[in-house]
Amino acid sequence: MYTDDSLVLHTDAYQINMIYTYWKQGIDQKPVVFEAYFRNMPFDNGYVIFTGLERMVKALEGLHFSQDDLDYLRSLNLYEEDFLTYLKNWQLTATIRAAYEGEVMFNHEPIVQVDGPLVDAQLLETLILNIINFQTLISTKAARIASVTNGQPLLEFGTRRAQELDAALWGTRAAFIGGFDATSNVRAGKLFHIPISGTHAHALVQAYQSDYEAFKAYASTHHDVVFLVDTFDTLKSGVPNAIKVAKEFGDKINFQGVRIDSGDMAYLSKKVRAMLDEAGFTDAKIYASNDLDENTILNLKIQGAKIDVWGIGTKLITAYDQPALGAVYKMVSIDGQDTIKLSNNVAKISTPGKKQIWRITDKKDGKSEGDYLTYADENPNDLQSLHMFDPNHPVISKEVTDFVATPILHDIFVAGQLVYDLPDIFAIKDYAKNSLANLWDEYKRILNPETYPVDLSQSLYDAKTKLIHDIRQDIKEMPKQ
Ligand SMILES: Nc1ncnc2c1ncn2[C@@H]1O[C@H](COP(=O)(O)OP(=O)(O)OP(=O)(O)O)[C@@H](O)[C@H]1O
Ligand SMILES: O=P(O)(O)OC[C@H]1O[C@H](OP(=O)(O)OP(=O)(O)O)[C@H](O)[C@@H]1O
Ligand SMILES: O=C(O)c1cccnc1
Repeated sequence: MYTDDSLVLHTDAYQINMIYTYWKQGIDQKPVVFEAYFRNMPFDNGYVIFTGLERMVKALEGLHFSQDDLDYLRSLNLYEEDFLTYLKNWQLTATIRAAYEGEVMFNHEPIVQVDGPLVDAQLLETLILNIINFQTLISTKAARIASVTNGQPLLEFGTRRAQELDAALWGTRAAFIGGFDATSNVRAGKLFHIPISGTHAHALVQAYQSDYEAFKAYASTHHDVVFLVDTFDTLKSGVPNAIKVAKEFGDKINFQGVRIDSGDMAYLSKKVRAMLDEAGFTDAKIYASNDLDENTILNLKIQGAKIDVWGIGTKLITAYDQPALGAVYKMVSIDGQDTIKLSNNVAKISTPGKKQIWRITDKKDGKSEGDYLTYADENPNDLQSLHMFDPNHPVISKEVTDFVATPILHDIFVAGQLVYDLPDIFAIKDYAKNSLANLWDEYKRILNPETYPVDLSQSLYDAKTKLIHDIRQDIKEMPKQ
């Protein structure tokens, strides 16, 4: 019952219901463009690290309605048989563009663009959003954490606390891309080639009812050992016994250090550091874990904690302080005409038209000046000088010269065919690192970052303004009922 290799029904019922209407009314093949974007920066961060592309590609490649899917839909007694035959023959024919995985992105920018028949675009909404909303959130949280550790190793420990299997697996992949160095999840190591790493749990010490016996047993079966020292008493038993065993076994175990998992970690780590140094283990590392995140880590650093390696689970893998990215997927064009979703809330008004995002980079220092959204057929590189203005406050503007404009959206599927070679995870991680490096530090601080400019081209701005005006005018002129 639970073996299900078809993802096409991983969607909301309303998508199938709308497709049924489109098909009955003969508009299912109308050309449309939908774009996925989010409105608010998660964690009040200054950027996100986009992840989810690989999973999206794997999910969309060969997507089809299986016999089981069709049998299930038939059992609902909602759709006529011809519609089920239509679904059976459905194949992806849309062109799908997306940012590369690991790209630094901002609110109101299309991350994924589906350009094709209405049926395809409608069918994919839920699946695409489900994937990118979660993964992007976790890679962004990971990047925030990595931004406060100054290159110290970061271990992902969250599988036991994650929102189930998929979240643990794809979450740890996202964390690795966002800046983590290793994971405790062995399956993620196997599937994604993420380095795996780990210490041991309190159970090992409890199994022997003694720090000394447990560490000895572990040392006699392992190399590169890290002892967990807080099972009974960190300073009086855990650390002294770790030192004792490390001395007894010497080079045989390549003693790496100790892990602290409770108590006042600033106080304890300083004491533990002194004890290890005193015993001659100046290279031994102190690992810390216990509900850590970027805020506790920063605070521990302010207190002078002597922690070298950070193990982080719950608050990373569940995106504890912001459980959803909130990306939406809106129709921006139909039959070649721009379309818009209006709202009384300005932030909720979509930007019409099939777009491209251009990252405007200063030729002199290679840093990003801002992003510039244009119609897909505009190219700012044709211009000598770019007038960049805040679309909410057009008087706030600057002229940019000596720039390079780099397109951010790339063809992934063209007419339903995959045209993109998925890079390996290390290349994606490097891409994220480089993408972040091109961003000024002001956008990267974890508290109150500057808002990165995401501007509209003049033609996009004019078209949006006109469309809003025209629709409001039409509504005003509608006869009263
Ligand atoms: N010096 C410190 N400054 C700020 N926060 C700290 C410091 N030391 C530990 N913490 C954090 O405070 C929280 C303490 O949580 P909690 O009271 O549940 O832990 P504990 O009682 O030490 O251990 P546990 O309940 O896991 O046995 C954790 O999030 C931990 O990371
Ligand atoms: O604290 P997190 O960031 O989620 O990191 C993962 C936690 O998982 C383990 O705890 P365990 O399940 O053994 O429970 P514990 O909290 O009692 O140590 C480990 O000791 C960490 O504390
Ligand atoms: O290896 C560890 O130390 C570890 C792994 C998962 C969760 N907590 C700790």
